[in-house]
Amino acid sequence: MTIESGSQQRPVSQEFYIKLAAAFLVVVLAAWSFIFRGRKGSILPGPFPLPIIGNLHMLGKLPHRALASLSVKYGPLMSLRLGSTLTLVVSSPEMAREFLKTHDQLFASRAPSAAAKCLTYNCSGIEFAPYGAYWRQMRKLCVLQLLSPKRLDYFRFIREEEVSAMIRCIVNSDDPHPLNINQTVSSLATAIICRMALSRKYSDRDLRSFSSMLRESFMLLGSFNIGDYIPYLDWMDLQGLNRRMKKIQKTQDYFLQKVIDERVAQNDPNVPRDLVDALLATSADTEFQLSRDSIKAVLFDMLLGGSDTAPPIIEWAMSEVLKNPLVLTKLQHELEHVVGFGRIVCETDLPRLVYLQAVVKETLRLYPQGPFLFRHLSAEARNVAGYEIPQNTHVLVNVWAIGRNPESWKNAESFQPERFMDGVGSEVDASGDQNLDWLPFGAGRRRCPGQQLGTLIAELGLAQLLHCFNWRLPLDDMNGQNQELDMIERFNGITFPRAHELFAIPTPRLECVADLK
Ligand code: HEM
Repeated sequence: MTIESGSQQRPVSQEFYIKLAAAFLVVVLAAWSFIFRGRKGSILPGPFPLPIIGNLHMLGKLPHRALASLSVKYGPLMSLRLGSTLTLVVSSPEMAREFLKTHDQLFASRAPSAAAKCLTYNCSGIEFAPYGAYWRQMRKLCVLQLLSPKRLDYFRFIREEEVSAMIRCIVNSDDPHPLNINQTVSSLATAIICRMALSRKYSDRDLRSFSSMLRESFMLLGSFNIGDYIPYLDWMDLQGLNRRMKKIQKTQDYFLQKVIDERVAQNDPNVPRDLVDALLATSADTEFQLSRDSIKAVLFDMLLGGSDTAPPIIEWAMSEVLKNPLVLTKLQHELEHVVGFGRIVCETDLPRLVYLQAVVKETLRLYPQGPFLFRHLSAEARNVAGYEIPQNTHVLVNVWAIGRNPESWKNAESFQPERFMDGVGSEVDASGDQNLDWLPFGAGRRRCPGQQLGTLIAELGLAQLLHCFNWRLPLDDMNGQNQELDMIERFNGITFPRAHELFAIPTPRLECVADLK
């Protein structure tokens, strides 16, 4: 092609078109940046967003790590555009305090996602319910029926029975291969929460398929779904997540409907009341009527919270213990001292197993389940930490980054349970109320109500595994020496599993373990 210039004709080179396209792109990007950063009044630091996708491309396969690296450059409060959504990323305890304590009520709602709407019956459970009277009532009911110290004490026999059943299963196994720790402990928490919430004992096969259904739900609820951020692309379901949600929702609904139908049909006044009865009673309450879908949503939230949270903690803790022989020796000495060799560990031993408690806390610092708190949402515009935060801004608290913050933790990357022990070397109050350096259960109004239950399951499970057995890695066998065990994680939405499952070989350590047969 040519253009006229007086009487001369000059060819227009390809280079000209490339430059023109580049100039056009720069103008579009500048306008985009001006419109979004300027008009929303945000002067928050953050990476430059691309048109349409914003910063979605920067999340990578491990978003907690990608965002932690970006926050080193942009600071502990960073703004991102995820599609058309303004998202703040919080990466320091000071900033976490602003959102979870100082302005807790303002940010106490949840950012609704397609997965939350689909799997929790339009957000009518607890985890994804908007902040308000309904959420408060449901949370209170679950705490009263299931999670209060009194109810936890009442259900102690269930936890002890189920952990002993797990030990029995290991003892009785005639499989010559190393034990898959994840598989062994994954049904444990599901069995416990099913017995506590539904008064039902399921078969191992049912529990395994149930655990994997809940794991899939966790993944879907925590994933960054392009359709949530770029709504006009939702119909394309680019990641295939919507299809997976619908499939899992059908299975979940079938299961929960059956639980409710059986309970309604049972109607036996002599059977002790549980959470299902309490929810059904509330549904008849004239003041606060609950639909069947809401009952299913609340039950689902309890099963979800109680299932795949403690097992990964046990698996990570076992990995660290097997990597650190000194930690293993200290743990086993403590168990010998407090419990001895004549019996297995009971829950009432746990308060005296202070080193074991420190191991679980340190595991949660380095490997929090999950790496981000569930997305919080601003109810109205407000100035926070000197920045104007618009209404409906999403807030993502990077618990993983906070747990590894070198300003809060000495040798932040290394596993040192001693930092949680009282006295010399103690670095932190792990209650999470005063000190937001340690946030695996969140803080403020939306803080996890199942902390005590989750911790009890993780501590009891770990204590029994280490008290009843000696462990070695299969790699030790192959090479005659201790090989480096990898500690790589996989991003799985809300939970935080190992990328490669842990395999280890147990040898019975207590004589009374043989009696468990
Ligand atoms: C050690 C295991 C557990 C860990 C690490 C854990 C962690 C968390 C985290 C990080 C949150 C979000 C807090 C926030 O967004 O600010 C949460 C919320 C929640 N957890 Fe847990 N959790 C555990 C065990 C449990 C158990 C056993 C249950 C119940 C059976 C449970 C039920 C819930 C519920 C209902 C919420 C939503 C609270 C709300 O939105 O008001 N969790 N949990």
